[in-house]
Amino acid sequence: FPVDFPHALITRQDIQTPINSSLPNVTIFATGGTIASQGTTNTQTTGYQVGLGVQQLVDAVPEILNISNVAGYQISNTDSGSINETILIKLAHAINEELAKEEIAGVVITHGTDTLEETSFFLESTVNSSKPVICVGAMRPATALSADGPLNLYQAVTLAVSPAGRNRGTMITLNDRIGSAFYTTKNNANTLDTFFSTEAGQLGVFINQIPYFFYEPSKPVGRVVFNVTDVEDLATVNIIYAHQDMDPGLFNASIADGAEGIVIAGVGAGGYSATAALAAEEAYNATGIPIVASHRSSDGFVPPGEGEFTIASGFYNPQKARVLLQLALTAGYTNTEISEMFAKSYPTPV
Ligand SMILES: NC(=O)C[C@H](N)C(=O)O
Repeated sequence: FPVDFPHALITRQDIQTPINSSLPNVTIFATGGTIASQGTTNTQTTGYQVGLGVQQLVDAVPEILNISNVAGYQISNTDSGSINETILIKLAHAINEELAKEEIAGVVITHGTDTLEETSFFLESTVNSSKPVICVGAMRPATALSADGPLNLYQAVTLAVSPAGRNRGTMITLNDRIGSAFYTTKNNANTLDTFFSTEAGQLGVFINQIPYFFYEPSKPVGRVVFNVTDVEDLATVNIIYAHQDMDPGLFNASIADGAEGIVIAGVGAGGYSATAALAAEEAYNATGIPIVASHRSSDGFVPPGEGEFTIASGFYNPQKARVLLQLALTAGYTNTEISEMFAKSYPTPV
């Protein structure tokens, strides 16, 4: 699929000539994923193909035009496993530009669910606006019986134009739930009920398509926003997954392959074997690249260790820690600054 699909404005609902000037304007950035996929039968829910464009997504939910004037950009059309830094940077630039326009109420990003949490966390960390940034996907292709994409998209647009969605950072909406991009993660590879945050909880829910928030607007403790206006590529950071008998050679192999930082998806609270620890320490002493210890369990906290050469990820899971480390390295942070940045998200242990 073309990664550099040219920006294509939906002509039918061009925000330059809104059909209903009393409605708020929303811009949809489409990137692909199951929400934009088709199977060959209405019972097929695996092995389908991505390919529907932003116009087709909106055409499937004409009710959206009762609540907003819509413009759309096709940023990519791919499974989210293939979303890369080129697409992320393009998205962040385009969204920042769009939200700076007074007439835009908010934006929606349609995306595959597999890496939705990474893109939404990237946007949480690079979009500087009080307006709603809503990431949405689907677990069933558009052709399936009980496809979830259309209502998910309707809810996403509802939230993007809602004053209640302001000052809450980037959010993920799927399956009637509203979650913060900071903590929400995909918990099940297949089921509709997959996006939530176990410890931090949900921000709100949709009831009869109206967004209800449990709390007043707030931002996650330790949230850092980077200015990526002049950024064209990101630092390379790899994740190494810890397990019994893990190969200690992975650290050197990763660095030889160009890693400028490493995140360990550690066992328990950032642990790994004694042999792997030795290899990691040798690699760190030889190169000085930051090594962040996170957890392979779906939720939890990695505390800083006394005299550790690794940086504790705190509450960030490996894939979010990787995005944050990429942004910090790209911004030229030192290891001390990186350590302080991660430490902002958790209380100092006593
Ligand atoms: N449900 C989905 O969207 C999964 C799909 N493979 C993706 O692009 O992430």
